[in-house]
Amino acid sequence: MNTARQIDGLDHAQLPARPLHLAIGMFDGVHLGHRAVIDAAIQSARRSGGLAGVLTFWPHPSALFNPEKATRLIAGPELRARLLGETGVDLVITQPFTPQFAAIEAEWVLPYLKKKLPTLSTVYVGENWRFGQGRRGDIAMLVAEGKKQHIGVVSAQRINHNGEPISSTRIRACLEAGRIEEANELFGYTYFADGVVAAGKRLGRTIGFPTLNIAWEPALRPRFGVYAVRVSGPKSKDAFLPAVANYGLRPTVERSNQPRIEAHLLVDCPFVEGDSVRVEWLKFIRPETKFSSISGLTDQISKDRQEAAAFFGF
Ligand SMILES: Cc1cc2nc3c(=O)[nH]c(=O)nc-3n(C[C@H](O)[C@H](O)[C@H](O)COP(=O)(O)O)c2cc1C
Ligand SMILES: Nc1ncnc2c1ncn2[C@@H]1O[C@H](COP(=O)(O)OP(=O)(O)OP(=O)(O)O)[C@@H](O)[C@H]1O
Repeated sequence: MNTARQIDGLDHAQLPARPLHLAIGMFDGVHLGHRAVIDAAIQSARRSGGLAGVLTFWPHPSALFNPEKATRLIAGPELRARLLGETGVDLVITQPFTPQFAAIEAEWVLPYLKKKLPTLSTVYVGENWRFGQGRRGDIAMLVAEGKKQHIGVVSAQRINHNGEPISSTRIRACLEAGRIEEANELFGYTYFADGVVAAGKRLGRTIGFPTLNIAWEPALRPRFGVYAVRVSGPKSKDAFLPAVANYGLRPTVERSNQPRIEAHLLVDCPFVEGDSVRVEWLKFIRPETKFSSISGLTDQISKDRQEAAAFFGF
């Protein structure tokens, strides 16, 4: 359950008088490495009767320093705050990453946090965390400043997967390449898209493959293509229904620049237009293609359907 209090910036953080254990970072995608840092804060808070919190930032520093080439993020601020809340922390502070905030010298970061959060007891970061103006601060400086401020510093060892560190950057590359299974392993949960079923061109049913159409355009788009997915929502009583879906622009049938998920369920479909659904991405089947005829598309969709059915063990 997500009962975390969401706090809009350090200026609005009036907290109960309990020691605060605070995990700090961008946490784009809230992956397994991030969870290790956050879990350390939660465990200490639970042991000591304190509060566990996350301090995160918006926008991403790249939007400030390199707006032309800003990092495309896996999750927007609302989704990220929700995912962070679901980790079990008591509060999530989203601090506006303004030029003034970015200009704080590394040595002044902990004193600044202590001023804004007087109950701050311990900070939790990954061993590679950098902070302060020009990212000059490192763990050694954090520990030294922590001693002066009477703030504990816990730096989590970097979590690896197949010998390589887990990072948001690595997951972004997986999603862009369609390596969805690897991305899911790094996330520690199944990548998903939440949306509302919208009307399509109603061609799907005439070619034998009715689809649920869901407009969905995250900043970091997964590779356009066909995937084995599962669809759930209040109408399925949150049961996961197996499906095969295309994510992309449907170049065979239209000229669009709005990517959409088109999911064809392999079982009876309880969803209709207007329903909220969650689409969870399980396996990449093939890239989206422009076919020269509708029959070429239809033949391929039947093969996609078979491949997805085999994936689900039908
Ligand atoms: C499994 C699957 C694979 C698809 N692959 C492609 C594709 O490679 N290229 C393409 O242009 N459209 C592809 N589509 C999208 C179809 O063109 C679209 O679902 C169909 O035209 C029906 O659209 P409608 O829901 O607007 O009626 C695919 C759809 C499904 C369900
Ligand atoms: N694999 C990991 N193991 C342990 N801690 C991690 C790991 N990845 C990130 N962290 C820590 O989690 C916090 C948030 O990090 P950040 O959002 O910069 O993660 P990242 O995944 O490395 O992102 P990016 O790839 O965009 O640089 C930081 O304190 C960071 O040091």
